[in-house]
Amino acid sequence: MSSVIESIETLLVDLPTIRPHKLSMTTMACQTMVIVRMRHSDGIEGLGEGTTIGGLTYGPESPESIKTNIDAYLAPLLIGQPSGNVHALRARLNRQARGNAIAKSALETALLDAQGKRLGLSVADLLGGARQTHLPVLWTLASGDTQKDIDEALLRLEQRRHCDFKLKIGANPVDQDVRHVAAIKEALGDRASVRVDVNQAWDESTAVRGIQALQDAGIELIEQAIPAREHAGLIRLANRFNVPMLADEAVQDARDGLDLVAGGFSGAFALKIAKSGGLHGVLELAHVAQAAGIGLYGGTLLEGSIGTTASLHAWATLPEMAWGTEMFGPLLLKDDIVAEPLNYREFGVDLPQGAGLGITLDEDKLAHYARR
Ligand SMILES: O=C(O)C[C@H]1C=CC(=O)O1
Ligand SMILES: [Mn+2]
Repeated sequence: MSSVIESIETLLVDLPTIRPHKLSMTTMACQTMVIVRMRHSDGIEGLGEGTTIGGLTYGPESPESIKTNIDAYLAPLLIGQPSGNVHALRARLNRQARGNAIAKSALETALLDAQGKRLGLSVADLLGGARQTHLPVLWTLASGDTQKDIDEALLRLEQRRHCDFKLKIGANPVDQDVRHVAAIKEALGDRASVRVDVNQAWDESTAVRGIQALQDAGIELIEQAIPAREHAGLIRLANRFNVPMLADEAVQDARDGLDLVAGGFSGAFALKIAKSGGLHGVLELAHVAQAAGIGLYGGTLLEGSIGTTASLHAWATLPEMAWGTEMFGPLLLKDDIVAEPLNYREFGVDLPQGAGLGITLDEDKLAHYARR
C-alpha cells in the first residue's frame, strides 16, 4: 500500500545571532524558526522550516502564526492524504487556505524531503536535476557601525568566505546612510561588490535622492527602496537610474513578477521560497523572470540550515544566477540544529548531497533550543 501522511509536528526553535543584525524595521539578536517534522506511514520523516524576520515587523506571518496555522488549519488538510503527490497537496492547501506562504513553504519542503528519501533522490533531482552544486553566497553587513562593518567585510574577504556584500540601510536619515555605504565601498574598492537593501524605508522622492548618491558611490544594486505595494514607483526608479533595482518585498510570486514585467520593470527579482509558498512557487517566479530578461537572485528570510538547504536545491536547478545568492542564514546563528552544517567555502556553499534535502537533525541540539 502506498504511504500516507501520519503526523505533522511543529516546533518553535530560538537560536541567538552571532551579533545584533540591524535592519530598517528591527534589530535581531535571535532568530526563531518553525521546524516541521512530517511523519509518513512508510516510516519516512520529512523536514521543513518556516522562518521570517523580527516577529511581525517584516511581514504578515510571525513564527507563532506559522506554527498555529499549520497546527490548526494546514496539517489537518494533509494528514491521511497520500504522501507522494506534491502538486495535488499544494493545490489542496491553496484551495482551502489563503496566504500563509511561509507555512506552506515549510510543509512543501517537508513533503519534498520525504519524497526524495522515499525514492533515493535529492530534492534538486525531484525538481529535474541540479545544474550547479556550488553556489555563490554574499554576506550582509548590518552591525550598525561603519568601522565594524568594514572589519567584518575585510575578514570575510581574507577567509575567502564572501566577496559580495549587502548593506542594510533605511533606519537612519538618508544622508547618514549614504555616508556609511560610501565609506564601506571606499574601503573595499574593487575587491568586493557592494549592494544595499532599504527594506521599503524610503518614500519615492527620498529614494531618488538616495539612489543618485549611491549610484555615484559605485553601489551595484538597490534592493526594495520603497514600499512593497508601490509597483509603479519601483518601475519609475528602474527606468530612471543606471544602477539596477532589485525587487524583494514587491515580488512575492509569479503573479507579482508578471505585473512588474508588464508594467515595464527591469532589473532583478529576489527569489525566496518563503515568499512564494515553497520551491515550486518560487521556480514559477524564476521562470517568469527568465522569460522577461530579469536577473535572478537567490534570497533568504534568514532561515537556518533546513530552509537554506531547501532553497539551495531550488536555486541549483536554475542556470547561474546573475546576482548570486544570500544563503548565509546559518552563518548568522551561533549554533545549528543539524548534525552536519552546510559547507561554506570559496565565496559560496556546496549543495548537500544525499536523498531528500540531504540533512540530518541533531536531536540534542533541537531539544535544547526548542521553545517549551
Ligand atoms: O532581504 C531581506 O529583506 C531579508 C534578509 C536577507 C538578508 C538579510 O540580512 O535580511
Ligand atoms: Mn530584502
